[in-house]
Amino acid sequence: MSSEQKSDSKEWILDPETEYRFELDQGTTLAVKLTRGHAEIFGAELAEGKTYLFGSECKAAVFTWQGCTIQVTGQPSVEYVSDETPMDPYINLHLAFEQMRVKALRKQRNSPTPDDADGGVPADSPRVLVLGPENAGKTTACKILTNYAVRTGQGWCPMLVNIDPSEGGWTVPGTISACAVSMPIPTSSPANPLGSSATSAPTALSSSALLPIVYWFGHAEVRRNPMLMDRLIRNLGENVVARHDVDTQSRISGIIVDTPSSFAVSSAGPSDKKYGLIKACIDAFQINVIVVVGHEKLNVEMQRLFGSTMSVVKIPKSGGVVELDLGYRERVQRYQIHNYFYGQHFDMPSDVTSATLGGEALTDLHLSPLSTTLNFSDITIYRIGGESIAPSSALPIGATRVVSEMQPIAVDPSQRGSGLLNAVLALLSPPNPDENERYDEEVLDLDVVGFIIVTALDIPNRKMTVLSPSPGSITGRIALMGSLEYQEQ
Ligand SMILES: Nc1ncnc2c1ncn2[C@@H]1O[C@H](COP(=O)(O)OP(=O)(O)OP(=O)(O)O)[C@@H](O)[C@H]1O
Repeated sequence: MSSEQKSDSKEWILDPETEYRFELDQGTTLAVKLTRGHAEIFGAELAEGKTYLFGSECKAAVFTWQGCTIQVTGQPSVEYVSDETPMDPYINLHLAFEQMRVKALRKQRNSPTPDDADGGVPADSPRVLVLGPENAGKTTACKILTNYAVRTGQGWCPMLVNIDPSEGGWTVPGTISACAVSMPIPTSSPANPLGSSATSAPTALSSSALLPIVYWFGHAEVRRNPMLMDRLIRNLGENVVARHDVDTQSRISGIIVDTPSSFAVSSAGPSDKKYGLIKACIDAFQINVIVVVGHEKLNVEMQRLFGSTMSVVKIPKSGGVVELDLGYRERVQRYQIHNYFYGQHFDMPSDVTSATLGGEALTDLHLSPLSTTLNFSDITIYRIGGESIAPSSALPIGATRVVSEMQPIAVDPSQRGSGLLNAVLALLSPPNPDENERYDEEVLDLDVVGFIIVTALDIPNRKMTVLSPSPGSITGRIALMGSLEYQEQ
């Protein structure tokens, strides 16, 4: 490997199985052009001659299997080439999943399986739960496995599931979501870690193919309401399984579930309560493979608990994974909310005249949100559980809570201190039209159709101003608030 300086542009010649890693500071952008060979970013191939732009403090790596030359323009705060990557175990894992898909497809079509090809591979689609501690590279591993699956040319469209509410997934933080992926997910900014789904963007974008199903948890940390998280995981699982019941190709493609690091921390207490949310994921998504990223003890625990019923595999953590501090995580949550409403705006480095963002034209990703004024009576707003609730497990033995963690509580916008100003609200899909089918906690089970932000409250006139991504009536909708806020700076 070598580098050659030319103005603000550098050429990097990468040997086979090495990667160029970079980290960007706030307000800087980087342009990368593949000038020779083949290269990929977290499993998504780069096209030769095309310039890719990165921003919003992106941290990523351009990896090459065969060797390549890239031209890099801009000033990353960190850049280096590493020949120590975990891509071999990652591709082996992908190949094992591919064998499972092929075998499941054969079974589906009643095709005979050659004896020698059996090798003990289950004839079942891979339904994978990825676990690990903070900054282990879980999301990156999920992205690589998903991208390799869709690149095989078999027409796979695995379901990528994001259970980490601190990460926006395809929308905003505070959510959990699932999306069938049929094209490689690009990496350009942490504002859309799993690719941008079109909010109000032109439908011609390839990202418009991403139509996630989303549930609102309302907080960035799971510990704020584990009971609610458990219920949402099961709701999401039901949706995914229901889709798989009618879509064979999607079912055989499998499921890849990204989890927050808190799942890997075993809470003290009776053993049947330990790893409760991991068990919820296993049930909800019918998991048959657990992948532990870089955590020996967790791997042993998972082997002990689940090794008899499913495969538990450990994969190494990449040396390139960046330790993300709290300040960075908070900024990324802001980028994600901003990105949902306004899209991406990056300035190109001075030497670059044209570039794409994850393969899309830059101008296509500018969105124009809409400011609307509503009467307080136009919208019904709830929050789930009390204002600041300790989990039930933290209450004295025998004590019961007055407000349940799962109880929808109506929020009165006319009351001072309602917390609505600057709150991010999730608009829910309509409740059951049949009054007899309604139940108290129905709002917990409704998925999200969009998000708005309360930008102004006029209590004397009982009106509020909200920012929404696109025109469309909000009147009559049910919305949920949580603890996420956004304010223009
Ligand atoms: N090989 C690499 N080179 C450079 N940066 C990388 C590499 N792998 C991962 N990263 C970056 O490191 C950061 C953390 O990775 P990732 O989000 O995958 O970890 P995680 O375990 O999911 O994090 P969390 O603690 O939020 O659960 C991300 O910004 C990612 O883009």
